Amino acid sequence: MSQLTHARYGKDNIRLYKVHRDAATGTQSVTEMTICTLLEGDIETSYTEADNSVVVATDTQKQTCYILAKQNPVTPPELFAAIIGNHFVETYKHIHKAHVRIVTHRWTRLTVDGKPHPHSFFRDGEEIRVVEAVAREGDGISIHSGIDKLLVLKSTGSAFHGFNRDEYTQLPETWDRILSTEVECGWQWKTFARLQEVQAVGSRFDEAWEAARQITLDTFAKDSSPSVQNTMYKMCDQILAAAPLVESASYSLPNKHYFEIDLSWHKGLKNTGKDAEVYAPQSNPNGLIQCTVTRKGKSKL
Ligand SMILES: O=c1[nH]c(=O)c2[nH]c(=O)[nH]c2[nH]1
Repeated sequence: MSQLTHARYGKDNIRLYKVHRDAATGTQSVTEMTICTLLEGDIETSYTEADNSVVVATDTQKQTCYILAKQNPVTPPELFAAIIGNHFVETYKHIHKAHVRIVTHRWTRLTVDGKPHPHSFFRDGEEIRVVEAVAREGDGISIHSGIDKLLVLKSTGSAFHGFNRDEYTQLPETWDRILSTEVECGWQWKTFARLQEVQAVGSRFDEAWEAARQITLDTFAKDSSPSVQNTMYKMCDQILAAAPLVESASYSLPNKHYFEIDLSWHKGLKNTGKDAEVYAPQSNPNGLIQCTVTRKGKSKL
């Protein structure tokens, strides 16, 4: 009558904190993460026949993350995600695929009396680093890295004109507008044949994250943006140039609108065009512009 066509299960929102204490300097470093693990394999009977013998309990998955965090470095998160995923497909014969998503939260070292403090940190914004690893039994490990919730705004240096006009078009062209977005940016690594290949990448995961972040912020600020589309394409292009092991780069950018307010009804107050100073930030609707860019010859739209 019916059949199971898709199944995966695991533990979401595993909260994890790890401290590294440098005995030589007395400096401590901290990492805080939220992990999701999802397993696939020969688990059908647990759904269809209540056969729990094939279930690696979600609590076991959580305990495994804690144990692996104690036994291994948790940074870069790409490597830690690969270690967790690899563990599940190698430990359980009937588990063939493991998805591991790690969100790293920001703890930025405090500067106190002009010096980096040895053990105090603050949250400098809601920006997160997001890593997704998929370990497939006998078929390598794929890794996607990214940045999310990075809120930026520029008060000028953005235009939008020359777009299609017809009887449905009301939007005026503009040569000077506010541009604001919450950056979601990602990059897909080449597939790694085994865990040792991921380990060999070493510091290049962090370097790619730093480069992508810097490219995003620098291009956002410096580009005389003709559109969100063109600016995000320039960002992708630079990420591909900066990270040779990356196969594609992508962005998903909401266009967070700021509307001019006509105040001329009040004593002829001038607040539009070149006189605009007070704006109404819009929470919705927002534009949403997305793209993925690969190296030439590899893929088409
Ligand atoms: O950069 C933009 N791209 C669009 O596609 C678009 N559409 C729109 O209304 N404003 C904008 N801005």
